[in-house]
Amino acid sequence: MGILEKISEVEKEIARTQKNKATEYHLGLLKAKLARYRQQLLEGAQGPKGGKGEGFDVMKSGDARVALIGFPSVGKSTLLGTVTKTESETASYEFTTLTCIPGVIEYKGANVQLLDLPGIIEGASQGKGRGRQVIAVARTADLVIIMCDATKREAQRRLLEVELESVGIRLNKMKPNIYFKPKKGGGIHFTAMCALTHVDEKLCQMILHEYKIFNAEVLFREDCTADELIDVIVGSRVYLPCLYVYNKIDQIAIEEVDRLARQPHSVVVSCNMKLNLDNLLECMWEHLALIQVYTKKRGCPPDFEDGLILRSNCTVEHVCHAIHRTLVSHFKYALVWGTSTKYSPQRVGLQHIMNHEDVIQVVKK
Ligand SMILES: Nc1nc2c(ncn2[C@@H]2O[C@H](COP(=O)(O)OP(=O)(O)OP(=O)(O)O)[C@@H](O)[C@H]2O)c(=O)[nH]1
Ligand SMILES: [K+]
Ligand SMILES: [Mg+2]
Repeated sequence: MGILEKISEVEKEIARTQKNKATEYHLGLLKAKLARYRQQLLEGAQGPKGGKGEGFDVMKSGDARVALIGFPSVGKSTLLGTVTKTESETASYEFTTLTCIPGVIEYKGANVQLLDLPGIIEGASQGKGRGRQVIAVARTADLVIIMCDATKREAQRRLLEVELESVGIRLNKMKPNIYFKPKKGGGIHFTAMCALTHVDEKLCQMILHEYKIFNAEVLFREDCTADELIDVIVGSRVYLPCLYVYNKIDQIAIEEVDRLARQPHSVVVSCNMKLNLDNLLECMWEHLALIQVYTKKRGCPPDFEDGLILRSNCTVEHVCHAIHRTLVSHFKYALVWGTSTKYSPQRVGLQHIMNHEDVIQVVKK
């Protein structure tokens, strides 16, 4: 039996199985099986035959990478042509774009690489169209934009989410707080720091056995589900922020625009009419969680022209690396002005966490 058949069989069995206390273990086991098969399918796709796909191996550049994912003809290429200097062919027919086209958005001093991609369809994760290549690119992004056509039915959004989820991409989710370490012996050691309502020791053990793991330490630091436990065991999951962009609002009623705009992580735009694109860029910036930090030399004013672009929650150590790779070894202390400190300036060490628009002066040994 082929792997796709196996997957569909397990999926059918899950659908057939009633969800209740008595079937909890059985369902948990089926889910683990499903995740394992999907993993095999993906690994197969990365082999020499499946390949990365011609036209998809675009170099990473700039401070962050954003991938445009959507059904055909939702306006992905139109967006690229509008917010970057790069042109990507646009047309009213489906699958106009066949490769990965990179453009650059300059925003708040950052260079953000925006990737226009072919449209994907249901079944993309199993190799329909160029789905697998598109999804492989999405995995390398710092932010996924799911672009929807506001005039089309809402189900499109959920279908895309399912495709991405089925290949291990987790959108707008935190990594489950479970400590998991396979061991050489000693059996399964299971502990929890809180009350668990989804998983108990027995279910955890059964799921681990499904992965042929018989010795491990598992510590639940929060009330995770069986799916989250499986994510931790499988490991190769990526947790990405996601922004939902509804395009073509020039074609729908204002009440509908208002409703879509109020959904979480959502922005409404019209690429053709250039409506609300500034807001899209601002939301993109927020979801990327980038900050700008200014450096200053002793006795000189800060360099507000050429800030450093960093991730939010970055430390002084990250700043040092961004300035020069050997700076940390000469580091004595730093002076920081801004919202991250109580006093301005304040003397801080390498572990101090920086805020957006802080100014820093590094003092060397
Ligand atoms: N009404 C309206 N049409 C738009 C808007 N943006 C794009 N379009 C139209 O939608 C069609 C598809 O646009 P593309 O940019 O080619 O779409 P795509 O998502 O790149 O399509 P594929 O590459 O085929 O997946 C074109 O005819 C565009 O002119 C918009 O804001 N409003
Ligand atoms: K198109
Ligand atoms: Mg296109």
